[in-house]
Amino acid sequence: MSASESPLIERVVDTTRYPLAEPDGPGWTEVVARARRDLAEHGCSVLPDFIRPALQEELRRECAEIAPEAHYDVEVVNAYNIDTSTELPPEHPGRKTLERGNAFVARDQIPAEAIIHRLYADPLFQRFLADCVQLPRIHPLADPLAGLTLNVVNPGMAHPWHFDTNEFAVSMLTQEPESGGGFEYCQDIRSGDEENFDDVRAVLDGDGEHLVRRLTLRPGDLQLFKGRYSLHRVTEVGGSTARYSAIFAYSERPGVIGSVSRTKQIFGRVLPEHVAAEGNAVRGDALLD
Ligand SMILES: O=C(O)CCC(=O)C(=O)O
Ligand SMILES: [Fe+2]
Repeated sequence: MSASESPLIERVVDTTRYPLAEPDGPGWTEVVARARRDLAEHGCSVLPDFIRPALQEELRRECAEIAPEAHYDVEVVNAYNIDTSTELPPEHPGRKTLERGNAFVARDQIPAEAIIHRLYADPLFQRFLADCVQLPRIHPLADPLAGLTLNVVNPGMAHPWHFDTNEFAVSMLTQEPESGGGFEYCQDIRSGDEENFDDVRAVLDGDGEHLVRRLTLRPGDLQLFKGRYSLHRVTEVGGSTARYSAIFAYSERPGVIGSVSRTKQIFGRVLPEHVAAEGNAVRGDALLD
């Protein structure tokens, strides 16, 4: 596909640094190789100023306009997002409860022409991300609410320590707070066959400073992150400006839709698609966290 066939990418992405309109070209290959290396070595990769600096105010404004639509509900959770009434052994870090003070604006509340929405649906963007995470293809979720969300963290609130359900996460800060709201993570604190509860408990108890890394994120940066094995959080936002980030959720299989209970918990509502998918073969968990 030539650049002229992808006006969105040319308009919003800094294609000099990130030549997304030329799949498999030398520039593309170099950027993908760097992202793959970052993911393998650090569990995350940040692509600074992915959105052209001249478009970053438009990006910020579009998201700030929809932020009041977020579903607010201070929820008591644990790092594993398992039901907090579940019986767990005394030393299990899942017994530690945390307040989830962030809120999500759902995909159906994000205008189709907004930069984040057009990017989410763009085939070149999807192809680029798939290449970075080394999958043959990735699919937007079939879920009309959870596929694309705006994560809103208001002053005084935090998005506490958690693991993601999804193997990889794609996000973009759209508005930074005056202070706080930092992204912190413990790289590969667990693996597919080792939960490492002792270290997780230390971090949750505030005794795991040596395990914690901090990322500097700026609005318009694209962030790729392996959140299934790396415990992570957004610290409390200070000052009077909220922190907003777009969360782009994709799946390896097509047709993924969140469960009724999890959808209701996150968005305060469900749609006929969620009800219809209950008991259907092609469905997964809501992929937010
Ligand atoms: O907003 C962010 O930067 C992180 C969000 C996150 O971890 C999540 O939605 O699972
Ligand atoms: Fe997360």
